[in-house]
Amino acid sequence: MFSLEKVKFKDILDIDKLEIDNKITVIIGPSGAGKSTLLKLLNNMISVDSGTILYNGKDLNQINPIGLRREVIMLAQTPIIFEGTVKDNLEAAFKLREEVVANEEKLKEVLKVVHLDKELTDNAEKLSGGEKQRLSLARILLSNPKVLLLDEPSSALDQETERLLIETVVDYVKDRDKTLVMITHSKDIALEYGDKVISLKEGRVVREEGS
Ligand SMILES: Nc1ncnc2c1ncn2[C@@H]1O[C@H](COP(=O)(O)OP(=O)(O)OP(=O)(O)O)[C@@H](O)[C@H]1O
Repeated sequence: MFSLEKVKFKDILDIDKLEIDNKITVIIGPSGAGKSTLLKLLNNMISVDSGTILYNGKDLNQINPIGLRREVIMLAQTPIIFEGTVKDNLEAAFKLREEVVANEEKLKEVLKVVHLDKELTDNAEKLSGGEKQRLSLARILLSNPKVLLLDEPSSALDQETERLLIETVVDYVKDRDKTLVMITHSKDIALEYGDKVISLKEGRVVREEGS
C-alpha cells in the first residue's frame, strides 16, 4: 500500500523506512510527535521535503492528487460539516465528484451504518460533536474509499462516542476490501484493533509491532 523511504518534512518528520501494508495500521505517540502530519502526507495534502512515498508502487508525486484523494480519504480531527440538512451533507459526497446522487434509501442505509439516528431533513449544524463526526464519516463512506485515514477525533468526544466511531470504521473496513490507517492515544485501542502498531516520537518511528 504505502512505502516510505528517507522521508523528511520540515523538522517534524524524519522517517528512514516504513511500510504500511496491513488492513488496520494504528499510529500512536505523544502529542506533537507528527502523527497527523504523517497521515496528511499519505493523501498528499502536504508533500515531503525529501525522500519518497510510494502508493501501490507509484510515487505519490506522480499521482493526480484529486484521483488520489478519491481513493485515500481522511476523516479529520474536526468534522467537516456543510450548511444545510443531513441529506445535503451526504449528497455533497456525490456533488463534489460530479456523480449521480444516491437515492434516499442508500443515504438512510449509510446513516444506520454509522449509528446516526437522525432524519435526512434534520439541520446538520445542530448536531452534537459526535453526531457531526458520524455524519462526516457517513459522507466519506458514500465516497467508497479504498484507504481510510482516521485522525483521532477531537477531545470534545467522550470515550464511549469515540470508541463507537472507531468500531464503526473498523467493522466497515473488515467486512470489505479496504485499508485503515488510524491515530489513537489509546494503547488499548491500538492493541485491540491494530494489525500493526507504529509508535512515533519526535517525528521518528521508535517502534513497530505486528507483521
Ligand atoms: N504545516 C506545518 N508547518 C509547521 N509546523 C507544523 C505543521 N503541521 C504541524 N506542525 C507542527 O508539527 C508538530 C507535529 O504536529 P502533528 O499535528 O503532526 O502532531 P500529532 O502527533 O498529530 O499531535 P497531536 O496528538 O497533538 O494531534 C507540532 O509541533 C505542530 O505544531
